Amino acid sequence: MDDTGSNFRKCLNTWGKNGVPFVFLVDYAMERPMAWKLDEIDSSEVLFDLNGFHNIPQPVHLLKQVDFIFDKRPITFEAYLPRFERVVKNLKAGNSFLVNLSVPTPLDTDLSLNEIFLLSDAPYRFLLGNKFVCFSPEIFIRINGKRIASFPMKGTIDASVPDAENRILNDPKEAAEHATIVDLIRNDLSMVCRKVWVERYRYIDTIQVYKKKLLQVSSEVAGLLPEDFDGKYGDLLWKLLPAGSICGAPKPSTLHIIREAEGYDRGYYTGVMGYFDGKNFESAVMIRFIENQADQLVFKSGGGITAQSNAQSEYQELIDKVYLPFPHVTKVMH
Ligand SMILES: C=C(O[C@H]1C=CC=C(C(=O)O)[C@@H]1O)C(=O)O
Repeated sequence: MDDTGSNFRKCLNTWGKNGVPFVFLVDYAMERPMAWKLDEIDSSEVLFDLNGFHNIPQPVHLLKQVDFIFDKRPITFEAYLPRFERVVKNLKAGNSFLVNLSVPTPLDTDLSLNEIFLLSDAPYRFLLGNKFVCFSPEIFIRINGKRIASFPMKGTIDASVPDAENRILNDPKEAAEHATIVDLIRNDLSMVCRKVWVERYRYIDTIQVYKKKLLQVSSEVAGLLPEDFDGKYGDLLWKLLPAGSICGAPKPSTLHIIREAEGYDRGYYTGVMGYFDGKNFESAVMIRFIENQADQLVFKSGGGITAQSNAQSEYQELIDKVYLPFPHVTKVMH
């Protein structure tokens, strides 16, 4: 199935109610959602490993030591600045209090999307033909029984910065930005739940990237679905998307600011990917994303901006996020 929002919702609602396992993708603009029944997926077109739920046909033996090219060609700071300033102007005018601004970065690499998928070490991975590969660290929604939880990620720091963990946890600006996202997710979950609480607040994940590590700060917000939920995963997604951590707050005006400031199509980047195994539902935010645009690979990345943000460090953050999660690869040519 590859169809409009209403067909997508109907399919997911029906499959969810009847316990039919499926895999799905929703793009950022929610215009090109896709869903497949698990037993109908063609692994020559779609490969996924979503927290261990996967369709990788057989153990793949890849070289542990690979030489490869991975050159980033990021936007210049001078070209980034007007976009950043446009966002800050809106923040100062009170049109938003947190905006996630992203940019595309062309890549020169001799790796194929398929090789990147197979070599990546990330909890959530997806390969759609020769169109895109995503290796995401961010859970969006997990549902077990009536319990639903979301795990917004906000806060990124290079682990080599002295005292990085304390620095990010004690930074008042970072703390305020994280609180905003947690509030937004609490509000979003309240639209679909009868009870909502914060289970874990500002825990740290370490992401191993070639030659360095990134620390990412997340929280777990949980709730209870109503008794009559009845597996309506399509309706649930349509109420919760786009994910708060990749747009900002409040959502409607912030989406408008993003469209104006970014001036490019995010496509499936910052959408969600996920599965239902007949019992449990799990999804991830499609960040750490490489797209094939007419044989030019483009890495899309971004970060949350508030009125206090510093342009230079936001610029650096989105470049730091352009990486391949290949901890076992020992040599890279730049
Ligand atoms: C849109 C992105 O940033 C979001 C996701 C993870 C961490 C974020 C941050 O630290 O600001 C952003 O919320 C991205 O990483 O491409």
